[in-house]
Amino acid sequence: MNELTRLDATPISPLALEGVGFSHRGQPLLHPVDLRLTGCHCTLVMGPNGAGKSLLMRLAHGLLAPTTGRVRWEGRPPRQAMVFQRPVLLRRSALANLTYALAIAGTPRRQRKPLAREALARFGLAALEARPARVLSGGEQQRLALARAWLARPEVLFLDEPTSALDPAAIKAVEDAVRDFHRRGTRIVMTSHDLNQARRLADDIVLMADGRLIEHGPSETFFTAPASPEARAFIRGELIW
Ligand SMILES: Nc1ncnc2c1ncn2[C@@H]1O[C@H](COP(=O)(O)OP(=O)(O)OP(=O)(O)O)[C@@H](O)[C@H]1O
Repeated sequence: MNELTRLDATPISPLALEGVGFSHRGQPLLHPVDLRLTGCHCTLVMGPNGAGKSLLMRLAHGLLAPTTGRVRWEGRPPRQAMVFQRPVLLRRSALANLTYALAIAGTPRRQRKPLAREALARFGLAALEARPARVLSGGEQQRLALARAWLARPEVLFLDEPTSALDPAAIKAVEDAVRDFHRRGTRIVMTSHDLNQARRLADDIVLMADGRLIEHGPSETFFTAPASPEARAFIRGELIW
């Protein structure tokens, strides 16, 4: 099987967040958000620390239940995966982390190692297959988490700050991986602080600030004709609240 074989040609269901809000002990952390993500786009969720980006991702992926509103797939719920800033890896080798995930997914035993090795090679980890996953560097762990997600053939991939702790070479490796997912037909939803990364990757941009969705639109419009004062300030590199 060609690893870049596109996923099913069936369109990925749109994801609709309808008045989705989240409160903790009565304090609103995310004010009601309406957002619709469609097609095979790469959406970058941007905004300052504490803006509510991770909350939005967890709610969209179904890891958190909203306090108000609902998260709805308009059609068949797609296969989804999520990659975190600090990946959750098992206390076993890089290879075994992948074969374990394949076992859980019901992949026949004899296919597991070849598939896992193919994924390790794709993400530049072939030489590290026997190394305990937890001693890998931050960038290597991130690539291992991406390899694990790759094997799940997600139609939608959520990435929460996957590059924020990485050096430029490791950031490039993650961005190349994101492009590979995208080329394979996966919708990408990714949080980032980095405007240059958004310019490199995004089809559309969601700007969050202070627990609110400020703006959502095509990347080109966001950068050339931002609609809100917050977006204009954010693009100029000014602090927004
Ligand atoms: N489960 C939770 N319980 C209580 N407070 C939470 C919870 N999750 C997030 N928060 C708070 O909600 C706010 C938004 O957090 P969130 O992690 O979504 O921000 P963010 O935009 O991803 O920030 P960063 O860029 O720093 O990761 C923060 O003030 C955070 O402390």
